[in-house]
Amino acid sequence: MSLSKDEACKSSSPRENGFPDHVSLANLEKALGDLRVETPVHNTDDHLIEFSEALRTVAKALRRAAEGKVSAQAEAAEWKRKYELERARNQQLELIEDSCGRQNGSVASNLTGEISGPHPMVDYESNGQQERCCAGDGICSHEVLFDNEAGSLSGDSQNKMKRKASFKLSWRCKGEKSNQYKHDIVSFEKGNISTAGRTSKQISLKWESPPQTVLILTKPNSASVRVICLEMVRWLKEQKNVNVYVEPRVKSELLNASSFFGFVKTWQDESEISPLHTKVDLVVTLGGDGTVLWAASMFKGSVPPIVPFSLGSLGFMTPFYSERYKECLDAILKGPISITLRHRLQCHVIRDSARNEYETEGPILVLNEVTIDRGISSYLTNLECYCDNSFVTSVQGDGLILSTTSGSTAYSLAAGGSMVHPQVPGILFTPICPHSLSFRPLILPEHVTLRVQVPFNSRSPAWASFDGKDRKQLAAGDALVCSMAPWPVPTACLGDSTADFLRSIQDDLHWNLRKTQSFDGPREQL
Ligand SMILES: NC(=O)c1ccc[n+]([C@@H]2O[C@H](COP(=O)([O-])OP(=O)(O)OC[C@H]3O[C@@H](n4cnc5c(N)ncnc54)[C@H](O)[C@@H]3O)[C@@H](O)[C@H]2O)c1
Ligand SMILES: Nc1ncnc2c1ncn2[C@@H]1O[C@H](COP(=O)(O)OP(=O)(O)OP(=O)(O)O)[C@@H](O)[C@H]1O
Repeated sequence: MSLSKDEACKSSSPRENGFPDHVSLANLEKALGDLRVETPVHNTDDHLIEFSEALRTVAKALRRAAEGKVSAQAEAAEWKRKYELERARNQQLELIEDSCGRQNGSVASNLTGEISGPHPMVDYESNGQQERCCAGDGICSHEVLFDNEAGSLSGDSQNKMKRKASFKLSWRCKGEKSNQYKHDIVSFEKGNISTAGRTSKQISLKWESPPQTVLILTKPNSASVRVICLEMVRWLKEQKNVNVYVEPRVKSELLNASSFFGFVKTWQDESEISPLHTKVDLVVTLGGDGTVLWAASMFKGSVPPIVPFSLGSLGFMTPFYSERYKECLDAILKGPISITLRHRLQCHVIRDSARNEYETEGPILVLNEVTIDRGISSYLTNLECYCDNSFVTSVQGDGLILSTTSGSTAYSLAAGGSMVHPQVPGILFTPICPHSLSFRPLILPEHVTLRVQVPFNSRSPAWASFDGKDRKQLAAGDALVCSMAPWPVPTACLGDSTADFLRSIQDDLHWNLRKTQSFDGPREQL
């Protein structure tokens, strides 16, 4: 393995290379010339380091030649080959940097292949063995973040000598399959950690081919929703020529109104719902937040982008005005769309009687929260909570809410949890009426797995409900296991994720609404 430039730099003195005192730098330069090795003597630090590495190699060549092991020319030629390869790699990295732009001080690159193989600054090998972080089932991505520090390429070689060690950080997360892991590895040049290239920004969706199929989901039993739905389906067919899917109930309503709606597609039974995500490009919801939750619950895996029109009473997650559906859908079908990626939780109920943890009940995905409460029982619930394998606490009260950040403005808020921007990844741990003076709500990182267990000595069973629906009894010994789902719900924004969130907390929840203090009255004397 060739030396890193740092190592070469540290041991650049000829004396350290084992040369006798009378061998000067000039002698060595001459030796390089004699060997017809192009001396990379330039003005920058990097070239000084390359030069010192050249000297080291020549020193080694001369020593080996003197010992009769190999010809100095052969050794020098080998060095020259390595040097050319390294220079080609550096040039390629510079090209990648140029194409990505260095505005943020960060560059992402995939370093693969012969020339574009491991950059000499990045130690891909440890103890001579290629790192195999993800084994056969894993996915690895590697990014190199370059430091844009002023003066880093100045001619001050002293700075270079003192340069910090480079290192890499690795993020391990679950992949799509249960046994799969994904490793994001980021190498930080010069060991300066920066999140500049990794902080999540406003997400924008740009169609690569025009969307052709729209699924419209509507709140039942609403005359105004029925009217808008009818108009929208007609407009989508006549003006946009897109295929339209609706629920069987809505298809009957449309056909009752006119035979024109014969083209509208639907499904006959539940089994036809699961492959819907492969056919539908866009989902439109006409209703309130409950309709958005309903739409999300129809997709157990990946979810197409959802455009939520407000036809409900509160509409925290429904920023689009139904009266202006034509211009909204026109813009959305063209793209690009600003979206909020709303994280979901996946929950497993594990029965005490089950032999294998995930054997009995499939995962239930929630967009807001899973609630474990006392149900109709009048006894205090007692729930034992674990985070990964650590005991967290015992909840003694009415119950516990495990919420997404989207759900932070729903039930969790009513139970005293904080409001969190939906784009923040995390799990809220909010007790419901805890019988304790010191039980504050928590927000845990996205990657944890939580386990809520009904203890064997519990006086009564607990009940789990998912986005306020599908109540399931948890008997003594049963547990609920919850972690972040790999399939988020992309919802279209009217402005952007933050503007929509702030508008909703102000207009819908009347957050921090207070009369403004008047100018009248006592004032500070300046
Ligand atoms: N005490 C409470 O505040 C309480 C009690 C039970 C359920 N809920 C919430 O109701 C949700 C189910 O909603 P639904 O519409 O099917 O039932 P619902 O018709 O009973 O509506 C509950 C209310 O919560 C609002 N809401 C739902 N999700 C929201 C969110 N993410 N942010 C802000 N407000 C939101 C709805 O607009 C509605 O006004 C549950 O997931 C739960 O969060 C709240
Ligand atoms: N397509 C649907 N099929 C069955 N039930 C639905 C459907 N859409 C919504 N619901 C249910 O109808 C209820 C009311 O819907 P929604 O919450 O959208 O209206 P809302 O209560 O008037 O509005 P908001 O939630 O904004 O106050 C919810 O419980 C929701 O689960």
